[in-house]
Amino acid sequence: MDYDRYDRVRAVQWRGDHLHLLDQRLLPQEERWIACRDAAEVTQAIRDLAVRGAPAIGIAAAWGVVLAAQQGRVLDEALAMLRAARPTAVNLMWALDRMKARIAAGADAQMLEREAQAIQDEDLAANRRMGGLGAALIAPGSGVLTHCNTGSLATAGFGTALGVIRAGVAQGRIERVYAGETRPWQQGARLTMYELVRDGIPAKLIADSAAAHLMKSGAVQWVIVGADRIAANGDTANKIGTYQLAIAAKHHGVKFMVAAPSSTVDMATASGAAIEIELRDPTELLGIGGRRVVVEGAEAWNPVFDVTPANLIDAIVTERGVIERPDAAAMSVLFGA
Ligand SMILES: CSC[C@@H](O)[C@@H](O)C(=O)COP(=O)(O)O
Repeated sequence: MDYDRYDRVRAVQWRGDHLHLLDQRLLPQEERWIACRDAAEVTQAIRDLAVRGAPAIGIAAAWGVVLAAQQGRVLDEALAMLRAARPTAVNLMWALDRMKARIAAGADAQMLEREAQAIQDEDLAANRRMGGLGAALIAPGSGVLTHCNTGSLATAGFGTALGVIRAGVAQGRIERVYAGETRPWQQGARLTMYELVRDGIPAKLIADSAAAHLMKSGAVQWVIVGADRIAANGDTANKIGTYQLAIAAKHHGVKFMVAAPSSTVDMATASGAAIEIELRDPTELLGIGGRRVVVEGAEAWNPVFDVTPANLIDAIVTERGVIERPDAAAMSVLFGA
């Protein structure tokens, strides 16, 4: 497959002495790049969603450790600061644990640079492999609905769920693509539509609240999403709204696919009940695009992830293979010790 036709955005770029990030808060109106010159700036970029998406924040954090090493900082402090940037996506902890193991083995800044590059390169390869594996599950003529942004912007490139969609479109299996807007940060509206339009893949944006109505119409056969953490029993944390999509999909006989690299699988967490769900500032919900729309004095509750139970998932697609009807036993076949 000609992946390069679909794979042009590289939002996380290492420049030897700083990390170059495409600021995802401003897309698509503005393509502005920011330079992170130390681990604290990388931490802030992750916390403020300048870089976002589970694999991308893990990759960015690894480069944050490289910056700390180049500057002779106390690496334990840098690791702890980066680790605390966001709680739900386990790729962050996974990448930092990988860097920590290299530090423990005596790696210098140059060796850490090679490790961060390996983390980034492996993510791109995993996404390309998942794209093919996931697309193979989709019957020709299908329509799909995705949520949030899981594309090149959220990863080293190509994407997880969006990678499956790219591969499925390229293979002529997917005929209709719908993207939910993903309130409150609008990752679907701002970022997924940006990637799809750049790729020339015809797609329609829907309001998050239109999903069940769309499913009832018969236009979609699969919901395809990414993940921020997959527990040992297959329960999956992903962007808020994913759980209600899975419930609606089950009701309408629409299949539900999770696409994620093995760096998103957390076998140390038994089930979704133990996954910490990030709560963000309620003001994110009280406005649109930074402009207040809700009356002053109103309150809001703003959890930004939810957990979809494994029994609502038809397939978890990873670069190691596909797990159909996931449960603890099926997960341990690919991810057991
Ligand atoms: C390949 S990205 C998978 C997930 O990280 C994605 O679906 C998601 O929930 C991102 O949330 P975000 O808050 O934008 O970092």
